[in-house]
Amino acid sequence: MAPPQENTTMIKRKLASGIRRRSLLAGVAALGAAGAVGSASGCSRVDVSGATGGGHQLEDLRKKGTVRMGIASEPPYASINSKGELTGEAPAVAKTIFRRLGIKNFEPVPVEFGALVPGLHSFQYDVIVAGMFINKARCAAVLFSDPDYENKDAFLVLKGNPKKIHSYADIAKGKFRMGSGIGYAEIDYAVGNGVKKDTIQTYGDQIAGMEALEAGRIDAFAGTALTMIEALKAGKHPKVEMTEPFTPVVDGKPQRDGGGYGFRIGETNLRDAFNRELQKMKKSGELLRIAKPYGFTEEFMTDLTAKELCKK
Ligand SMILES: CC1=N[C@H](C(=O)O)[C@@H](O)CN1
Repeated sequence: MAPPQENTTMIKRKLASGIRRRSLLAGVAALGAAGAVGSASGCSRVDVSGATGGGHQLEDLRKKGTVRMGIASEPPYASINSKGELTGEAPAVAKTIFRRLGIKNFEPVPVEFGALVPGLHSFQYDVIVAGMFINKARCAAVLFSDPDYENKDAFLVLKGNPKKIHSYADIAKGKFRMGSGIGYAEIDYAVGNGVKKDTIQTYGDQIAGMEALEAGRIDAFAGTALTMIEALKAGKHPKVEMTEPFTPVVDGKPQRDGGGYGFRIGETNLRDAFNRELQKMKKSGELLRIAKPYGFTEEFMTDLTAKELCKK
């Protein structure tokens, strides 16, 4: 009997499995870099074109009806609240968009921040929903949406800021002990300012960072300003305060940081559909309305794009 003619579905399936293989290869490379050194970038040496023919994940997710969201425990971006529910600005925005794309159910998959990229590539979840900054190194392993916010950095320090720390350069100059989260971009900013990487202590989250500060193990804990505001809200670390938010500077260049949603390389259909909805929400002001209850004000809204951030 003659072999059946290839119909459109069969061709689509072939293309899809090719893209899956490429995604997986990208993931393995990402795992190597991020897993080995807990790198802030979490990736390297992968084809960054992203133009691999569209992907099939949007179709698959619509059939399944559920999106699994990779989150790190970091209010106000994404976390699990005391009732065990998924909360935060990033899930609120992502849920709105996915509903409009025809997907109604959501499952959080909490991991450490430094494990977000490897977890995406090992298919533990479908999308990174953690306010992750978009930068050149990460774009080698992750297909980012446009950013939905921009933010400055800040330090948690002991009350009164006894070491007078206001920038990464201050940390380098004073040879102070810095802490940050595992895989945080702030580690690269510190290193870019001359802080020795092996002197930076990494912690699972900002709560652990505050414990380290109060115990005198570090002099400052670096992260986003919004993270620090939220961390202090609980009022459980009375010896800790935050510094004035600042724009990090590396090699004389101010680093404007924008965070977005991370998809697997090759899933351009899904990313583009997500972006289209995000852009509508930016234009209509809906994005700010959704983000406001989580502490994001007008100044956090951004005109940065993933394309430009992927170059930095
Ligand atoms: C929202 C967030 N952004 C930074 C980053 O992307 O590395 C880190 O500060 C971790 N959390």
